[in-house]
Amino acid sequence: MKLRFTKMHGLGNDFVVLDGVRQSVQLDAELLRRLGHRNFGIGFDQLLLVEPSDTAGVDFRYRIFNADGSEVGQCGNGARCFARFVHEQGLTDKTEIAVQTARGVIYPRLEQGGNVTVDMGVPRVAPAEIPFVAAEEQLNYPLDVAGHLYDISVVSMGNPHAVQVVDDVESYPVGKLGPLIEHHPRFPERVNAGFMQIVGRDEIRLRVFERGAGETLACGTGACAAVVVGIRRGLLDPGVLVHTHGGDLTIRWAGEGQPVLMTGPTATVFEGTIEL
Ligand SMILES: N[C@H](CCC[C@H](N)C(=O)O)C(=O)O
Repeated sequence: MKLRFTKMHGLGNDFVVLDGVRQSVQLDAELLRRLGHRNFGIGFDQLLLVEPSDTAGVDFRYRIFNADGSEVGQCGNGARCFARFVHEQGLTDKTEIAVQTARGVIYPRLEQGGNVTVDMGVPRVAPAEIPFVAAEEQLNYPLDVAGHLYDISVVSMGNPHAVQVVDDVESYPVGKLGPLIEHHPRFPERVNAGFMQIVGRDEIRLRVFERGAGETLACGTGACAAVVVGIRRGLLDPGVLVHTHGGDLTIRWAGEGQPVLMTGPTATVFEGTIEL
């Protein structure tokens, strides 16, 4: 079976995007891992599957799979690439699109100059919604990792994030601590581990060790989660420039009960077909 695909990225967080509207796509975890392999496959952090919507008022559905084959509820950089993809492929001529994800409908908007702004929905902080094992909801939690206590906060953007503030994100042992947090027993569905350095009340540096993919050059939902944590802790203002290794995102959040807005670039790298 031949499968057409498009290789894209959002700030270096890279995706294989499949049109599941005009071609029939059957995926399983083993095929996903094979396609995602950097040497034996195409290679990606996540695979995005675009499908028709079966909900009135919603234009598409888009499913998200990590390189380890796990299906997840949300992907911020992927949402921007999804919006560019459906436009470039002629699947829609809308510039504001309603798309169903596993964890709710989000609204990417294509802007002049190539940027995409996405209403990423309202962040959730109740432990049960992350999910995270805790006696009660707190602004931050001491997390015992290999005998050391780390001060984390937890946020779901439709996917789970554990965020901590560090003095110097570049020298921080993200590669060592990331997997220990990702697989920590208090996160029954694992977790994305975010490490943010406060540069100013409107600027942070961020590294994210992603669940199911490892450290990526950028993480859209991770940037949303980090800004929510910083604002809730009184460290950040409602509009924040987020520096990632792959480039910059702008995140805005007006506070409790409000949606998080993410703005950033997208890129289409190449198209191809693969024989399965
Ligand atoms: N690794 C994430 C999914 C991809 C999120 C990230 N690539 C983004 O841009 O938000 C998870 O397992 O929840």
